[in-house]
Order: sequence, then C-alpha cells, then structure tokens
Amino acid sequence: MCKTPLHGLLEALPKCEHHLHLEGTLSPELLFTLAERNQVALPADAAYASPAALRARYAAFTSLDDFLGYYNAGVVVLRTAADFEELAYAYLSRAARTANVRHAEVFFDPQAHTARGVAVATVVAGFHAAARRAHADHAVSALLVPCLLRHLPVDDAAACFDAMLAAGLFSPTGTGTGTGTGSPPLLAGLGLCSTELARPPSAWAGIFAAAAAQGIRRTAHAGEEGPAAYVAGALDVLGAQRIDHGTHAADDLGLLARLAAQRVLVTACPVSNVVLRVSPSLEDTPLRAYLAAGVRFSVNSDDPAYFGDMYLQEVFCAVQEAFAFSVDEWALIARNAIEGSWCGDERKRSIGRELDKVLEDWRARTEGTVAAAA
Ligand code: HPA
Ligand SMILES: [Zn+2]
Repeated sequence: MCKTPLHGLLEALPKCEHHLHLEGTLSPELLFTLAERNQVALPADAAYASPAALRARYAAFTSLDDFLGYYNAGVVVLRTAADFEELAYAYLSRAARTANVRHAEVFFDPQAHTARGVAVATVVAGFHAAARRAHADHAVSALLVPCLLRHLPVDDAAACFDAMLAAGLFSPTGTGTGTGTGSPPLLAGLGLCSTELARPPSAWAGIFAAAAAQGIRRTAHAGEEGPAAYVAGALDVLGAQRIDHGTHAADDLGLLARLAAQRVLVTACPVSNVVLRVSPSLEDTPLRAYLAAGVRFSVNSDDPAYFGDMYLQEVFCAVQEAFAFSVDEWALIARNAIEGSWCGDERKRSIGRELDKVLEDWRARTEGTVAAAA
C-alpha cells in the first residue's frame, strides 16, 4: 500500500493493461517447478542455484539485453497448454483482485515456443482456458497478441506470421471482446518486441504490411532503448496503431505532437524503464511530457515477475509517489486506457461506466471529508 492520499482511488480505478508479456509473469518459483515437472535442464549458472538466487540476479539487470537473456532462458520451461493456462490464470486473477484490472491484452512470443516444438495453438488453447475461467471468476476480459522477435532473422518472423495466418488464428478486426464467453480462441493483433538497438523497424515492414492487408491490428515496441526515429519508423513503415514503451519519443517534441494528433496510444512501462536502465528514475520517465503534449498513454507492468513483482497496482502506486498526479489526471489516464483498448465498444462502454461511478463516489466522499473538516 502506498502512502499517497489517492491510494484508495488508485486501487478502485477500473484498469486496462495493454503491455504485459505472459512469459514475463513466470516467477522464479514457478520456473523451478515447471523445469522439474517438464524435465527441462536449467542453465549451469550460479544464478540458477535456487529461486532466491535467481530473484537476486533479477534485481541487478543492467540493460534490456541483460534482462532478455534471463527471460529467454526462462521461457523454455513452458511446454504444455496447462502450463500456459496456469501462468495466464495466475496473472489475470491477480491483476483483477489486486488492481481492479478489468481488461488485459497480453503479449506472448510465438517464435520462442515454436522453436522448441511447442505449437502456437498450444499457447492459445491454454490462454483461452485461463481467460474463460478468469472471466467467470473475476469478470476480467482478456485478449492475446503475438509479438515477433527482433533478435531472430526476419525470415523466421515471416514464416511464423504466415503460419499463424494460415492456421486462421487472427481475429478479424473488431471482433472478440475477450470476455471468454463463447469468443473464439483467436489473436487480437500483431506486435514486435525483443532487442531493439541496431534493429530499426524497416526490416519488418513487409510482414506488417501483410498484416495490415488482412485487417490485423498492429503494435510495436519502439523507443525503449532505440531512438525517437524508431518510434517514427514504427508509425511510418510498420503502420503501428500503438507504440509499446515509446520512452524516447519524448526526445522529439514534434513526434509527441504527431502521436497526440494521430491519437496513438503509448503503452508506457515506467517501472520497467527504471529497472532496465532506460530511465534513471521514475520521475525521468516521460509521463508528464505525454500529458503536456496530449499524448494518450496507459500505464503497464511489462514483465512483473522479473521486475520485483511490481504488478499493475504496485506500478500505479509507484507512479503516484513519483508524479503526484491529480484526480483529473488519473481520470484522463484511465479513460484513455479504456478508449485505446482493442476490446469491442460495448465492453469499453461498460468499463467506462464503472470509471464514472468510481470517480463520482471518490469525489462525493472527498468533498464530504473537506466539508466536514471545514
Ligand atoms: O520490455 C521489453 N522490451 C522488449 N522485449 C521484451 N520482451 C519482454 N519484455 C520486453
Ligand atoms: Zn514489453
């Protein structure tokens, strides 16, 4: 629990999370459990001596690539649909219970699994089972988005995209509310992630153009370690409708004006940026610059099991301790997150009504407190 006066409001806000990697919710404890269950050998490295040793190593990441080395080493313990279901249900139920997450759009790395003989359909089946249960138990909706991997050859990404398309795994735009009730187990869009420096977006332009031609929504990690020019490239050559991270976009005021004018949602991950040394401190992440420029953004946790178990509620509290946003600023952030979601309009309206109610109750309660004190 944070010490800010708005803590109660921050807990109650209905939230939409758009930047959360399913594989980034694998705790050291579950990693060891699944390694044993699935007979997977862990690296012969002192960091893997125990879950506690691994946790200690995670507390000392020096860069995105340093983190990705551990993240990619952890992925290999995930083998069965039941593994993905366990991971996804644990995340969705925790997000709903502890942060009032009402809608989650979850990334996964298909190439990291197919390279080991685990089919995309296995991940999709596990996720869909988890989404159905989480919706029944916690009324949270969930969508799944595959991210192509920049550290692998572009041909590998193209083959992966073609295979997902041929298998009919992508939802036509605008369908699938993510409620898990009767909605088909389909993918809600296409993303791009992994190492960024020296990998400008242009190499993936052909794949993203093919996705656009199929009416598939597009998003891309850009401007995390890479420069503002990579964010512009993601818009120009990938036709990205969202920008994941976007941190270095703030180095270019013209680009911020463009993001605002085009109403592009930036899925900010401020705690991740500090842990991976993209930003020296939370105060240095560009959330105030986005607000000043009118850039719409959501606040997200990215890979919480690798970043000190900072799930969405903890991230909101840390952001508030750093920025002391007003009620009106949080209302705007929460509303932009709802409007920028890829669930259907009906679902957005429903979460929007919950937001109205939470704000109304909060204002009535705090005005009452002020009146009583006067
Ligand atoms: O923050 C990230 N950036 C790039 N790739 C990733 N894959 C998981 N998390 C990340
Ligand atoms: Zn990410």
